[in-house]
This record gives sequence, C-alpha cells and structure tokens, in this order.
Amino acid sequence: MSLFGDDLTKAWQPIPLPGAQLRWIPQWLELDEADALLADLRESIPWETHRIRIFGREVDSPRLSCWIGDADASYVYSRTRFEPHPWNATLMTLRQRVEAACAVRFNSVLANLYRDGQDAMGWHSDAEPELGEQPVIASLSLGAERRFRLRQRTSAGGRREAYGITLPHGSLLCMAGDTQRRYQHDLPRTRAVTGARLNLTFRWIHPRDA
Ligand SMILES: O=C(O)CCC(=O)C(=O)O
Ligand SMILES: [Fe+2]
Repeated sequence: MSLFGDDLTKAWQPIPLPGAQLRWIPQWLELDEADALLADLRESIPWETHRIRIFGREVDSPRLSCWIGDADASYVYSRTRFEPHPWNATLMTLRQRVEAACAVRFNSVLANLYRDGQDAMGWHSDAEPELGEQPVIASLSLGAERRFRLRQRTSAGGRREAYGITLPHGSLLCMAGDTQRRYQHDLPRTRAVTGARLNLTFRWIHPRDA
C-alpha cells in the first residue's frame, strides 16, 4: 500500500460538535456501487412497519424498517423486543466493509426505508442498555439526500448545541463516544424530497445474559 494509495475522498472527516464524537466520509461508495446497493436492498430486505410508542400510544412508525443481525442480537426498540432477521449475502459483505472502515465489529443493523419526504424519524438517541455505554454506530445512506439533525440533550449554560448535515447517496457517518449520551438525532419530514432514502445503522448489541 503506498502512502498516498488510499483515495483521499475515502478519508474520515471530523464533524466538530462539543462533547460528541462524529465523523463521516461523504462519498464512501462510488455512485454505481451505491445505485446497485440501493436497488438490491430495496428488494432483498423484508420490510416491515414497526409499531412505536408516542406519548403512551402505539402507532405505525412513518417509514419501513427491518432489524437484521446475528441470532443472539435481539434488541428492544421503543419498548418492543425484536428478534433479528438473518443477514443476506449483500448485507454480510457490506457489514465487513463497514467494519473495516470503522475498525470495530457489528452484529446487527437496523434498516430504514423512507419512501418519500413524508417518511421520517423523530428525535431520539440510541441509548438502549444493549448498546452499551459508548456505542459506535455506523450509518450508511443510500438514495435521496435528507437532513440529519443533532441536538444536545441537556444544555450546560442555556445554549443547546445543534447541528444539521445533509447525508448524500453513498455516505458513511459514524457516531461514537458520548454522542448518544449527550445528543439526540432525527430525520425530519420535508416537502422537498419525493425520492426514497434507505439507511442502514450498524450496531453492536451486547447479547443478553441467558
Ligand atoms: O435514517 C437515519 O439517518 C437515522 C436512522 C436512525 O437514527 C436510527 O436508525 O436510529
Ligand atoms: Fe438513531
């Protein structure tokens, strides 16, 4: 490997946000590769409508989702336990590439399909106990560009840090350290977008003690 052999467009770029640990590679996948993955995964993932609890009421989440992972990586999301679907060949290969890029291991992935700009995800942090204290979460975006926002959960001296980033087709974002503990994130609705966006968040779920 030559010193300059690695394509510099594939290098991690830090996102400066106080108390968080965020970095991203805007064009992690080549365009044709990202196109092919989007087409493949839209078809091959068994999409479901998950039920979520909002203010004590159970409603359909405004997107399609699928939880995929190793057999022992069951997961509680919005107070519902999900047994993971098995990895397909495409996702298995992709997991290895994301692991190599992030230099950590992942045993599960939450796939979300935002069919158009009306599909969204509300403010939350991925801070379930199964994820551990300082989870590393890698987020791969395919398809329509959408706004991803972060806001501080509590403000120290009045001002609450906030940050927004548009995630393009083929981008890889990594959240680590205290990002989940200190920040929430969301994917707001938008009238500007009509195309679909597919997002994969790779995670490490600590298997439950039997
Ligand atoms: O779609 C996204 O970019 C965010 C997804 C997300 O926050 C999650 O899956 O927990
Ligand atoms: Fe999240």
